[in-house]
Amino acid sequence: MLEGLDSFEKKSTRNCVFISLVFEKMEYLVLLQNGLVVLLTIAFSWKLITYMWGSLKMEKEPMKVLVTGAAGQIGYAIAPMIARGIMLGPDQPVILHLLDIAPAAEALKGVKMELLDAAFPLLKEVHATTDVTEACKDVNIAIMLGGFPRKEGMERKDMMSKNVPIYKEQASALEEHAASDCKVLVVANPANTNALILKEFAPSIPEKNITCLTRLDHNRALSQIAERLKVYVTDVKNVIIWGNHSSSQYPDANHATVATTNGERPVKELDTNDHWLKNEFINTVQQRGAAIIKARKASSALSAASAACDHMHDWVLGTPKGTWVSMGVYSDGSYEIPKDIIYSFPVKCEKGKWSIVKGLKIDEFSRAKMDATAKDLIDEKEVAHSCLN
Ligand SMILES: NC(=O)C1=CN([C@@H]2O[C@H](COP(=O)(O)OP(=O)(O)OC[C@H]3O[C@@H](n4cnc5c(N)ncnc54)[C@H](O)[C@@H]3O)[C@@H](O)[C@H]2O)C=CC1
Ligand SMILES: O=C([O-])CC(=O)C(=O)O
Repeated sequence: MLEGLDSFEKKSTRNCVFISLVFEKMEYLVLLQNGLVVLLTIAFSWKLITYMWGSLKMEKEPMKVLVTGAAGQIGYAIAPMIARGIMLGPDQPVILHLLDIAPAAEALKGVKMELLDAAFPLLKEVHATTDVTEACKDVNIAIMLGGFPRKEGMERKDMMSKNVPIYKEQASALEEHAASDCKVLVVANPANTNALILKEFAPSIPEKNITCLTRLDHNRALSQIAERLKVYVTDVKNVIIWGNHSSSQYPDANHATVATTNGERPVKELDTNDHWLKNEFINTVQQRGAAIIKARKASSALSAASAACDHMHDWVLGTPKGTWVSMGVYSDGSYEIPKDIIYSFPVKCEKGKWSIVKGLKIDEFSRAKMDATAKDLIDEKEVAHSCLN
């Protein structure tokens, strides 16, 4: 190829070839360098994205949950539910404060040991104590189970003389030591009246933060309708438990609906047997607690624990759109129910707050039943006050 060229030309040509080879290599180098820059940028962006995602998913602060009567049967059922996130959600760490009385201290220790042995990822600490002050310290949620359960043949108000004084004492401990926005759920019977006593003796806890459990009755009503109409319980919604968690409660299916392939249909339209809704349905729900005591020789525990989780879950995290639930709350006079009693109403919850569902049509049959259960609560209030004198 270089034939015919003189030595100078040959040298220059060789140099040119050499230089062009160098340039060619340099182009490769630049390409390589650009490639490296792109790779580094991708790696850096990936790191940034995963870091930001990680900080978004950062663990929430644990919530402190008090369970009184924690060595009892509902306590034993509810503690693992709370520790598994069933009450406050699957991303909410919890610290459990378990309270019981001195004679139950050993059993309480056993509950704590089992909770630790279960290695629940959300359970950050367990404090088991018989000291009410220590138990109430900074708690955000209080589930009040402590007290005596009813036995066969008793009405729930028969436990008044034993349980009401406990609620007076524990009200003061909560008032002094709980977090200022602590949400309280009273389960121990008579639940509405114990909650009212707690409210009276803890005046600095906002009245909206003191509630009682009627969700068990609500769930029982949903399940009775589901059984009757042969549908899934998740298809039924918007039953109402009015009033007292006692045999005077009024389970009301007038506004309840069932999800069908043709949309939501009123229960009353699907079950045209008005007699069942006005008699057997109401009686079964009113007497379900007694029926369970008769069968088990002990009062409901797993369903009560589950309902307490449902109550607190919906209160903290909200009710689904278009759905209401029943909660025992301080009456504001809605539906002409007297004020100053804890009465079960239909409520919706949003952003940690409940509000009574307003404007539902009340027929004569319902009116009489709603008033009767309000009267039962007014009578209970009087007896409760006499227990404290
Ligand atoms: N509202 C509702 O829907 C329901 C309410 N209940 C009521 O819940 C309550 C608890 O029921 P169970 O767990 O079955 O009873 P349980 O007798 O098994 O447990 C109650 C626990 O409370 C403890 N206790 C007693 N006095 C206490 C105090 N001053 N402070 C702390 N703890 C104390 C007892 O030592 C016992 O461990 C009962 O009053 C029962 O009638 C039960 C089912 C449903
Ligand atoms: O009936 C009882 O005493 C326990 C209770 O409150 C229930 O199961 O509804």
